[in-house]
Amino acid sequence: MTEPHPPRTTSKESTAIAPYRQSDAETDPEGSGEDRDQDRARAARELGDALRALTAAATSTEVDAATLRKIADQARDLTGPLSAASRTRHTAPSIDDAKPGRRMYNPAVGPGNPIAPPMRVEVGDGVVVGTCTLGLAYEGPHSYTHGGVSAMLIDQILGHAHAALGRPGMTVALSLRYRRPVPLETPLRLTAWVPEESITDRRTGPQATIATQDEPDRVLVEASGVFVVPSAEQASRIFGDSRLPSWQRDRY
Ligand SMILES: CCCCCCCCCC(=O)SCCNC(=O)CCNC(=O)[C@H](O)C(C)(C)COP(=O)(O)OP(=O)(O)OC[C@H]1O[C@@H](n2cnc3c(N)ncnc32)[C@H](O)[C@@H]1OP(=O)(O)O
Repeated sequence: MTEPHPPRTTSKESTAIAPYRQSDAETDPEGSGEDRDQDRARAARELGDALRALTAAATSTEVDAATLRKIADQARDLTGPLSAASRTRHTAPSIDDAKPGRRMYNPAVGPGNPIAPPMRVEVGDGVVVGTCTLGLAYEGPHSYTHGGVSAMLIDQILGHAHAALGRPGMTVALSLRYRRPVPLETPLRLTAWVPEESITDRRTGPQATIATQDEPDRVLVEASGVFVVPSAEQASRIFGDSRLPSWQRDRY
């Protein structure tokens, strides 16, 4: 793989591959305007933020064992009230239903999911940009990001680049090259795009990079993927008759 460069937004290629604009609801998982679930979505984000702060503290703490055990007891007490009303894997989160594309608990971008940084995604003219800062919870090599975390963020941003062409798809292949370690506690910029020649009827071959926001042209990780829009039959086989959000049922 040669040093990759995303297309400039003024290029012929980027104009050609981006006829679709992601809606506010897809770039802002909480949505906006009238929304009966808005308050619950806000509350889910507040809980996600609080748990992220707790996770950051728990993975950087050097307090003594007695304090760790005391906090563990308190954390266990929190689980009961949350489990009073739960969904299973066959049911989409109710707050995902209200707006197309809202994924409150996605592990990469979902603000309600404490394991998500969460990465903020913006769809531009042929280029998708993700931004986030990773704390010590994501550490692989000392002071740097775990390679699997980079792969997760890359998979997500590639998926957005694919979906920006019109229909969400699934990853069938993912290839990464880790050129330089990705620093923790440093604002990151992920960039993804879909080369026009990689687009067929239901498949694309998006590419992506990770860099720091301060040095966006110095590539740390480069990646390419193959994304496929499952046929209606495949979607039914994979997802069954589960209560998928309507945007997902309609668009696959
Ligand atoms: C706004 C929303 C943004 C959402 C972003 C979300 C990002 C996250 C995405 C994910 O993580 S998805 C989860 C991980 N992926 C999976 O679990 C998918 C598992 N795979 C499947 O279930 C099936 O492969 C699938 C239903 C998707 C497709 O089955 P098929 O039997 O139709 O396809 P197949 O796997 O044989 O290949 C489809 C196309 O890809 C091609 N292909 C497959 N592997 C390839 C490869 N390694 N390199 C190049 N091309 C490849 C293959 O030749 C073929 O090309 P054509 O359509 O042109 O004939």
